[in-house]
Amino acid sequence: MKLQLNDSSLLQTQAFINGEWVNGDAGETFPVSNPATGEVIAEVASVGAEETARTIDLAEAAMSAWKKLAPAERSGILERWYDLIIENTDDLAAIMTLEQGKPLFEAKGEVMYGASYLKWFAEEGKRIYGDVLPSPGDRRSIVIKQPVGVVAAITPWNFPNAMITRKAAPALAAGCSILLKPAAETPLSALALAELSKRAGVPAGLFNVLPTKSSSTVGGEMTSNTKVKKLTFTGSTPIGKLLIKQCADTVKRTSMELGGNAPVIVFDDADLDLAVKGALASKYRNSGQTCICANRLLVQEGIYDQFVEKFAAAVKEFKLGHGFDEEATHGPVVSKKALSDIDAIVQNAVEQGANVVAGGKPSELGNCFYEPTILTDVNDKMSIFGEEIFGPVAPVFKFSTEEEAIAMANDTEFGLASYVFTQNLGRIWRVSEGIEYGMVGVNETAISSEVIPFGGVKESGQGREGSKYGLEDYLETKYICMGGL
Ligand SMILES: NC(=O)C1=CN([C@@H]2O[C@H](COP(=O)(O)OP(=O)(O)OC[C@H]3O[C@@H](n4cnc5c(N)ncnc54)[C@H](OP(=O)(O)O)[C@@H]3O)[C@@H](O)[C@H]2O)C=CC1
Ligand SMILES: O=C(O)CCCC(=O)O
Repeated sequence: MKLQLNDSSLLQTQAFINGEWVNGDAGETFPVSNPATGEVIAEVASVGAEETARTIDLAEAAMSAWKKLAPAERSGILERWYDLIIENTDDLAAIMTLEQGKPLFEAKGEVMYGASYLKWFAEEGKRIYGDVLPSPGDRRSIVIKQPVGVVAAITPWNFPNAMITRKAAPALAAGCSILLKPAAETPLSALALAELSKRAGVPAGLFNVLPTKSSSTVGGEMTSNTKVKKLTFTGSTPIGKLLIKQCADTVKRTSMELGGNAPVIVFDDADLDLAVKGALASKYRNSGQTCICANRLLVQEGIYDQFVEKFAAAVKEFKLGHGFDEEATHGPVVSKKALSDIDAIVQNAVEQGANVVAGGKPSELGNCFYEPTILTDVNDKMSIFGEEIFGPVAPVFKFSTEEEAIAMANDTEFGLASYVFTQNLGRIWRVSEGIEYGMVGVNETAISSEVIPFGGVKESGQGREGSKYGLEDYLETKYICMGGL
């Protein structure tokens, strides 16, 4: 299909280095395709290690003036970038839907969500405070905060816009420069953001986008180059672990936002309609492809049958379709590989005894569409209990007691988001404190915003993004001792 943009210059296909659009040294490209149709939308320039190293040098040079600017000046530039993103929401959303597949309404929501990080950190960047510590009379002990240095970022395809601004905004607000490797599936949204950064007046070299068909090559340079002081990553746990190991040799700071296995715990005393609504929104957001999507629905035995009935009735109302189809409530998954991984998880569960209440197979729409699926007769011995599904598949497990629910929720190496539905105040506290997760939604699953500290514990990662805590991840703490006063 032909993409109609109000501003066609937002569709960029070259790398963005030091404020300029350039090809990779070898002149190589890689294709980006539309998961709804399989059609190739664009050929994008691919960079390698040499270009990455040069970008790091340029980013380091650019930072020296940027970090000395008045915070209000940095803030003004980030505000302009925010304004331009909002003005161009329709085009940015169309580009996202084309390369990622999510329905246009969801893509617009993500563009606004992504922009909110720029606005937030434009403000927070003005509030980077230090301390004066109690000291003997002849000395002063002072703590100052400084930008951590050149930041490298690697981002996934599921949020092609917001995962970038969530990293770039605090880095720039703190006075750092940043180079970003977007996922090969969704580089166009990243490049459109780069075009707007240039128009907003972000100085050359401070925000760079390095698309590549060889993520290990660019990632290898990012993690081994001594001028890079921090790596921030959102993606799978195995790649996160690999990158942490690669960063160890140069002792880089890291922020890792990795996989999840979110439980939605629904107690007998829950508001059933609220629980069904929350579980649906969380499970099928972005066709199940977020790290905080409900991955395991844990429902207490007294309410289980009613829950499944209402949940299934609602899922049967979904309309799968092309993201540009205004009636589509849910789009495709991102790739044929994702589709076959999801189907393998479902078929494996069925072989182990799961019952398919809805869906259970690729959709007749073809390409990367998978039917919204519900599985019952599942238990904690099955492999689906421990896997991150990353697709529109809801296994509904049964539990008896509060203790059992907490134990089931914690029986995973992951610890990102979790959700609890109950009307009992004591239980809200006991469960929220008893489950090992970085985020707990109580009677609510729409928990994300720029204001909150997003992040996980255990193998779901380290560090927090967004909120006042998110800025700390881009700052070093320096102690200055003044003696002989
Ligand atoms: N926490 C989250 O939000 C996400 C979790 N996932 C989980 O991971 C599964 C697989 O998805 P996938 O896209 O393969 O996730 P990956 O972790 O492989 O990809 C995430 C990012 O890491 C990059 N990457 C991959 N390998 C390397 C490497 N060796 N060095 C440097 N960068 C690298 C990717 O680049 P490129 O794509 O160009 O190879 C992409 O930009 C999903 O099914 C889901 O379970 C996936 C995405 C996001
Ligand atoms: O899946 C992710 O990695 C991003 C989480 C989306 C959100 O911020 O809610």
